[in-house]
Amino acid sequence: MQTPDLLTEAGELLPSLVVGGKFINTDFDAYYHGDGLGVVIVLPQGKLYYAPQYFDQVVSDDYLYHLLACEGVDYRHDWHSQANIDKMPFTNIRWQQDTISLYGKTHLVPRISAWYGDAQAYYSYSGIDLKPHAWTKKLLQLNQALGKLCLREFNSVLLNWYRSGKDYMSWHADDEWQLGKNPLIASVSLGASRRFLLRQNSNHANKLELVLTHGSVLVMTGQLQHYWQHSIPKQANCTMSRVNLTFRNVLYTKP
Ligand SMILES: O=C(O)CCC(=O)C(=O)O
Ligand SMILES: [Fe+2]
Repeated sequence: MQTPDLLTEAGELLPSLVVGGKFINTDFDAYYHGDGLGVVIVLPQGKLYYAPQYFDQVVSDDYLYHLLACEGVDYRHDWHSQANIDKMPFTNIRWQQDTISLYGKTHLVPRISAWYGDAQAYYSYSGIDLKPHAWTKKLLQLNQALGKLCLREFNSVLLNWYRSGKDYMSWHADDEWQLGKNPLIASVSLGASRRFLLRQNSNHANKLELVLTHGSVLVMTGQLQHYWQHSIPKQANCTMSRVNLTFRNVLYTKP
C-alpha cells in the first residue's frame, strides 16, 4: 500500500504541510511535532496530532495481516456478501457486525467492529453494550507503541473494519460519559486510505479534512469531542479494506 503525497520520497513529512504557521490549505494554526513524524493542528476548542506514516509500511502490513487473518479465506474475499461474519474463523480478532435500533427499526451497522481491552473496560455507545475481549499480543504491542507519543497506556481499543468504501461512520463525537470529560483518543489506520472529516458543531462551515493513510496516527484531545464532530464518509472509488483502531481509556463503568 502506498502513502499519498504527504511524505517526501525519503519518507519525511512534507515541509509544505505547515505554511506560515497554518495547516496546509486551512486557517488552523499548526506546527511540526518534535518527533519528526507528525503535525499538531490547533482547532478552536481542540487539538489534533496527525502523522501520515507513524508506522512504516512493513510494520503496518504486519498489523493489518494480523487483524484480518481468517483461516482459508483469501484477502480478496468479498466480505460484503459474507453473511454471519462473527461465525467466520478469524485467526486473531473476534469481528462482529452490530445492529442498532433507530425509531423502532433495527439496522446493521455499516462496518464490522470489535472491542478489546482490560476486563473491567465495559463500553456502550448507540445502545450497543460491549464487553471487551482480552488483549492480543499484537494489540498490546500497538498500545505500547502509542505510549511513547501519548505518555499513557490505554485500557481498551475499538476496532472498526471498513470492508470497502461502502462502509462508513456517520457524524458523531466520542463523548460518552465513560471516557471522562476531555478524553484523549489515539487512532491508528491500516489498509485503504480514507477521508476523515471534522466539523465544528456551532458552525459546520468550519471544517477540516485529513486523509488517514496506511500506518497513520491521529490523536484527538482537548475539548474536541464537545465542540466538534467527525465522520468517515462513503467513498465510491475505494474497493479495499481499511481497519481503524481507536485506543481509549474507559474511566467509569456502570455499577
Ligand atoms: O475510522 C475512523 O478513523 C474513525 C473511527 C471513529 O471515529 C470511532 O471509532 O469513533
Ligand atoms: Fe469517533
